[in-house]
Amino acid sequence: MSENPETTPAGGSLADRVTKPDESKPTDSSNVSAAPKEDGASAPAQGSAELEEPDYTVAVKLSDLQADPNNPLFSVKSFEDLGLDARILKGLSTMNFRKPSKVQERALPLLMSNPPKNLVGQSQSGTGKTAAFVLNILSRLDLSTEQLQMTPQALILAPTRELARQIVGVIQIMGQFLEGLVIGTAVPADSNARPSKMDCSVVVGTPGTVQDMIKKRIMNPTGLKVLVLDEADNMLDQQGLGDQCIRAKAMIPRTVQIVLFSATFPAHVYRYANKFAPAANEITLQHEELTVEGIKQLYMDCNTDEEKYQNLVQLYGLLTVGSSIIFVRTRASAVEIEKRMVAEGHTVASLTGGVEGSQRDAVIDSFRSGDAKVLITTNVLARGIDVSTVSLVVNYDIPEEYSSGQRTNTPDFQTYLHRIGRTGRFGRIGVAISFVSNRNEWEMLRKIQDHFQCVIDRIDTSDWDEVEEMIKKTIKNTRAQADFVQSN
Ligand SMILES: Nc1ncnc2c1ncn2[C@@H]1O[C@H](COP(=O)(O)OP(=O)(O)OP(=O)(O)O)[C@@H](O)[C@H]1O
Repeated sequence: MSENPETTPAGGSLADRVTKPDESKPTDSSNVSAAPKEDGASAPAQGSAELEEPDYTVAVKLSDLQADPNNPLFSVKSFEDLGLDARILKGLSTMNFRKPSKVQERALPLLMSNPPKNLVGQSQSGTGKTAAFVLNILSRLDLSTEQLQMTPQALILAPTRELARQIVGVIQIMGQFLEGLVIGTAVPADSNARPSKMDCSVVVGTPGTVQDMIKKRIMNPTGLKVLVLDEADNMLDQQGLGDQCIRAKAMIPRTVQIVLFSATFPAHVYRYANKFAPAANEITLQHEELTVEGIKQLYMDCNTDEEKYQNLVQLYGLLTVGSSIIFVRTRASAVEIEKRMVAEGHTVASLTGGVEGSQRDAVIDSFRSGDAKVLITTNVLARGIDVSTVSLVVNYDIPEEYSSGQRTNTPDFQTYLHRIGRTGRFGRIGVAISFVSNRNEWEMLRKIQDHFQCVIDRIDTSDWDEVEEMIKKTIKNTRAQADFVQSN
């Protein structure tokens, strides 16, 4: 299964505290968006309502998608109709969120009603699940005294440090007008750093670190009202992470509202999710609704492993049209491909669970800012990461299930969906190319196609100019979404 970022020694942990917004300057960017585009939160006025990308002419009208009842971004209501506080609405407006998506419109009334009820929520990748759980939390916070501001009232658990930091970025911007809001990040620290106390209103972290902080009394869980598990199926299904989530839950008040979100909930995890969040309201998707229509799925035949590498190099020009993510099976091959490409004069970066936290932070931050446009990684970044400029995802290796540490030649359907979902976010157009170099990989791709009832077209590599033109056209095509629906 996917790499577990929590395998870094549990000893250290990092508690980045975000100070209270400067009251004289409610939009102070030093607090709200210290680095432009850091950690997922779109910089103000950079929300998805405007989909023009700088280098090419993607101009899908979000309003059209949101007016189509069959689209996951559709809604009849406005954010105002959902009964949100004026200060929260102001935060949404700086993010350029004009209308809720389907999951936001459906989840928010369920989440915000009183007495609070648990929720298990499913919606396609890139359709705004983060805002759904963050808006509920911001609505439930009581920040009326300094003591309340400094005592955790909501806890969000995510499987990786990158996703936890990204969620912090979203809360910072969405909650920037809530006076007294303090956000704490609980992720593994570099080996010699000491964790600082979680004196904050909301904690976002990875389960192992949070559990450790509660145990060491660095975090006080007694005032918690909401617990969110993002990428919940992954969190509950992975041996280490699942145990940590259960232990963390056992340490917090029984009365918390439990909220589980993911784009995927395979049947066996769904049953488990219902135990973790008893008597929950449910928002689910049908099997055939899982794929995102704006993502054009393709595959490329490669005769050998070496040919995979050569094809990747051939694609380099396309990889840098926007930003792109290359997914490989192991940390070692991520590093090796990076080294080789850099030696040949290409600009690429790699991020794996094998390096220390602060180094990982530097790599993802430079990818978000656009300094690094091509990122080679493992499953560690398969889930949740939201970088709107990603127009191309490459499955250098098809994601595969593991059993007792051994490869099984069985595709990991969920991971495939999450990986390709790093592009095509909130109505954008994206391309996902899977490399196939042997019979096993070909079989796995065929199973993926059958499983999701989707079409994965072959790219003919006999003429690279043609390949380039075809992919560029797809990325640039303002109506690729409509074309893709028709081709299915
Ligand atoms: N109502 C909205 N209007 C405009 N943009 C939105 C809205 N809701 C969310 N977005 C944007 O859509 C993008 C995807 O949102 P988000 O990361 O929450 O998706 P997700 O459903 O959690 O995806 P994943 O399953 O991959 O984690 C983000 O850039 C976010 O800012």
